[in-house]
Amino acid sequence: MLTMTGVSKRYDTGDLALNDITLTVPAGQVMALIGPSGAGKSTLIRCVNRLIEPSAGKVVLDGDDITRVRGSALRLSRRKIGMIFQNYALVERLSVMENVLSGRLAYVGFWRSYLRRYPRADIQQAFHLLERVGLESMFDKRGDELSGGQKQRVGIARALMQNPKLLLVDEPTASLDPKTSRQIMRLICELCREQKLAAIINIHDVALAQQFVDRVVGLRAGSMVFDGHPSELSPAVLTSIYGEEDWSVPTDTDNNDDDDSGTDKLVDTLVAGSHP
Ligand SMILES: Nc1ncnc2c1ncn2[C@@H]1O[C@H](COP(=O)(O)OP(=O)(O)OP(=O)(O)O)[C@@H](O)[C@H]1O
Repeated sequence: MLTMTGVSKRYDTGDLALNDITLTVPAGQVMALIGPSGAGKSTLIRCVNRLIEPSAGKVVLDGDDITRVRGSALRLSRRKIGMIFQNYALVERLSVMENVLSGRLAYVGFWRSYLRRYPRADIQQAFHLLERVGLESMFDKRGDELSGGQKQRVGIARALMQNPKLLLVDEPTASLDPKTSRQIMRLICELCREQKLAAIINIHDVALAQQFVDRVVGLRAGSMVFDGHPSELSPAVLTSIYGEEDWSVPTDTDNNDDDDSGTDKLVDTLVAGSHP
């Protein structure tokens, strides 16, 4: 479980990027973080793992006060946080298997990892995860031989190799087509529920978030202006987060998923505020 209490961030430039954020994400809950560009979403995610130092407040994960630890204690706390990135952050010249195993780096140490001497149990876990994300037949392909969706599946498996308590997910679908985006969101959410992981997903695609997550937090100018179930995302709420807009006008987003729905349905869902 993750708890943020009174977290604020003021950059050296004087910008107040986060203003007194208090929230708890229980184990197994997938929370989407939405808000306009510059609202503070990336800053919030990076304050959780201290890639950015909060100016005030406290972040506690699984009993560890992350805001107080440093050095090796901070590294131990960070092992509990898996990250999934928009640009996948794979080592392209390494194989799928090696990329997944690199999720154990914080456990096995640099040299063992460099020499690719992973314990047998780690290799078994990596195979199991590759099977779970649907890439078992690609274990020996190079990172640069994969499609965007396949790369993101490797990124997910690598994050899970850490045996994390929390996943921080930064725009996981921003570079993917609509169908692959849905598959990736579905996979992340299913895995979080299966493994009882808390997750924060920074995402711009509100309709996509609404379809898969348990909870949505809306940021505007660094402050939390919404915290609720996806079904509560009414046009009025969207306006409070993003500002004035005619939310009934469909976007031109292409949607070619084969299992159900299309853009119209997503827009209808948003406008009606219902959760499928
Ligand atoms: N390193 C920095 N130094 C100074 N100000 C920063 C820095 N990084 C971000 N900011 C400011 O903090 C605010 C929040 O930025 P942040 O990147 O967290 O927003 P965001 O919601 O993630 O935006 P986007 O959706 O465009 O990625 C913005 O006003 C931004 O200009």
